Amino acid sequence: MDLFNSNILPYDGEVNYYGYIMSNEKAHYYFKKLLEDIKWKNDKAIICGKMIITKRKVAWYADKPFEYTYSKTTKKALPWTKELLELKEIVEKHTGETFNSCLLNLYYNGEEGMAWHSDGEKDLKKNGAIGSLSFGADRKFSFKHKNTKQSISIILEKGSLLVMKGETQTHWLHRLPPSKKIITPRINLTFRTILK
Ligand SMILES: O=C(O)CCC(=O)C(=O)O
Ligand SMILES: [Fe+2]
Repeated sequence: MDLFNSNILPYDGEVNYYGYIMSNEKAHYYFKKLLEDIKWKNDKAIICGKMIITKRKVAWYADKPFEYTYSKTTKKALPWTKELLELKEIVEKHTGETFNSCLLNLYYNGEEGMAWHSDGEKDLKKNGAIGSLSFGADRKFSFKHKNTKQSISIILEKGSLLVMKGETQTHWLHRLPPSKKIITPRINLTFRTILK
C-alpha cells in the first residue's frame, strides 16, 4: 500500500490521486492491448427520458456475469481477460482494496466526455472504493460538491491511478469535460465492487 497520497477533496469524501503507477512503456502496451481485445460497444443511455446512443464506447467485465444498471440501461458482464486481471491486481496492490468488476470507457477524442454524475447505483457497494486507471490521452477530470458547488479539477495522466472512496459519491459529482484540444483517444477503467 502507498503511504504518500493525500485527499484532494477538502471535505465530505476521499479521493486519492496516485499519479502514474507504471512506466510509459507499460501504459502504452496496455492501451494498445485494451483497444484491440476489449469488446467495445456504443453505450445506450436514457437521458431526459430519451434513449440516446453515445459516441463513447463502453465495456463491462466482472467475476461473474453480473447484471449492472448504469444510466438506466442494464448490461451483463463479460469474463475477465488476462490483461484486465493483471490490471485489477495492480490496482488492488496499490489501494489495499478488492474489486469484483470493471467498467471501461473509450473516448475517441476530446469531443467525447462524460457529463456530471456520481457512481451511486444501487448495485454498487455503498461507500465502496472505485479505482480509476487511465491510458492514452491525458484528460482533465473534475469534481463538484452537490451543495456548496465547490469544484476541483486534476489531470489524469496515462498510466495513472485515482481512487474515490468513503462518502465521495454521496456528496460530490464528477465529470470528464470535453476539450477541443484533445485529438487522440483515451481509455479509462473503473474497478468497482458490485453487490450480489
Ligand atoms: O473516464 C473517466 O475518467 C471517468 C469515468 C466515470 O466517471 C465512470 O465510468 O463512471
Ligand atoms: Fe463515474
